[in-house]
Amino acid sequence: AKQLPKQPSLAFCYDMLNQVSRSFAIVIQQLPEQLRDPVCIFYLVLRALDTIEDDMAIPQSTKVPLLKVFYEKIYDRSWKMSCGQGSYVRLMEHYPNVTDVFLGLDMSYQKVIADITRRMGAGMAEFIEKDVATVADYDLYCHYVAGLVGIGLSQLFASSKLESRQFASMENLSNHMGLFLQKTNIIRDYLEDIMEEPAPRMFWPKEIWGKYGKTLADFKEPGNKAAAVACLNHMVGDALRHAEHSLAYMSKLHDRQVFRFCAIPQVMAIGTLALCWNNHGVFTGVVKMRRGEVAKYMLSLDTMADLYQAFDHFAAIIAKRCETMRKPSDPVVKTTLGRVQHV
Ligand SMILES: O=C(O)CO[C@@H](C(=O)O)[C@@H](OCCCCCc1ccc2ccccc2c1)C(=O)NCCCCCc1ccc2ccccc2c1
Ligand SMILES: [Mg+2]
Ligand SMILES: [Mg+2]
Repeated sequence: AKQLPKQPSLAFCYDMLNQVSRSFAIVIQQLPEQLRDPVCIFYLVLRALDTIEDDMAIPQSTKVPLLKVFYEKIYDRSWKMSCGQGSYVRLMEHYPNVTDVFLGLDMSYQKVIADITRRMGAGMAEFIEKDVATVADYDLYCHYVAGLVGIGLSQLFASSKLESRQFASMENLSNHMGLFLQKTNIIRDYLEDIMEEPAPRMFWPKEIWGKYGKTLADFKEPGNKAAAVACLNHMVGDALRHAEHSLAYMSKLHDRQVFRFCAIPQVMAIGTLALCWNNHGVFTGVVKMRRGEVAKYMLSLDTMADLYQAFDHFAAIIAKRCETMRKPSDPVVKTTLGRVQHV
């Protein structure tokens, strides 16, 4: 469609979106007209909140209250902050552009974005002072930073009338959509996160890694290769728990563009998990799907049949590797893969 001249603040928002996140920028810009701006702003508001959470130079005494009150700052046209790294610095220093567009959105969209921002900020604050120890902590942290995004997106879909009003109260399945993506990131980013200066923040739960080593950093040592990979496979098996619920969520969508917006990141995630499975490369470098493979999925993902085919393809890769490992693979993976393959 012909790009109408945008107001400067809206142009800034799309420019920022494309700078800070290639993958989400592509799928957000493919959304139907009435959802594109609200979801773009939803992304930028939460990315600003996450930039505060991630910035280890901000003292906890400042960070905790700010995370909790940020949902009010998003209405304050003068609010901005010097923090973050890379292109996030520009987002934070020119934040009033985001506020300008946010305040121009339909009230129902503003309400969803503010409510999720409040819940996410409170959840992030809760985990500034405590570590992720149990799998329950792990699921709760991922609920706060990603499950709530899925919940908010479902509410935006319902408000736009592009999807049925059942999406306004589909917290459980929406949550699984977010956990699948966030857990994939946490698994893939092991090395990048553990090398973080000055202090790494790790989210792998001790309830899992404690079965394979004394410290999480042990897995970087070449001598601990077998333990590292066994722990990795357990983490991937835990993430795969969410796959069937993501499929159930997406089978309820009706709008083709909304479906693609949801399905593409999910296919990227199961593809990444397949790549990570039994792959010691996770502990020595960055594991990324090949662009050719990504492009193939970006193009041909229109129906549930396409989605089942993509999930089956990657689930079969993992299942086959389970067999070649000829070890009694983690029962979770087998049953989940079995379900995913026969859903
Ligand atoms: O700093 C970084 O670059 C990575 O930060 C990670 C972290 O700090 O843990 C971490 O930050 C999480 C807190 C901020 C969430 C920001 C966000 C992300 C994607 C969106 C997509 C659409 C709309 C709004 C969105 C908001 C991060 O970006 N993890 C990537 C996975 C997050 C997935 C969120 C999500 C959940 C459900 C979805 C359902 C359908 C489509 C997209 C979905 C996207
Ligand atoms: Mg982050
Ligand atoms: Mg974060």
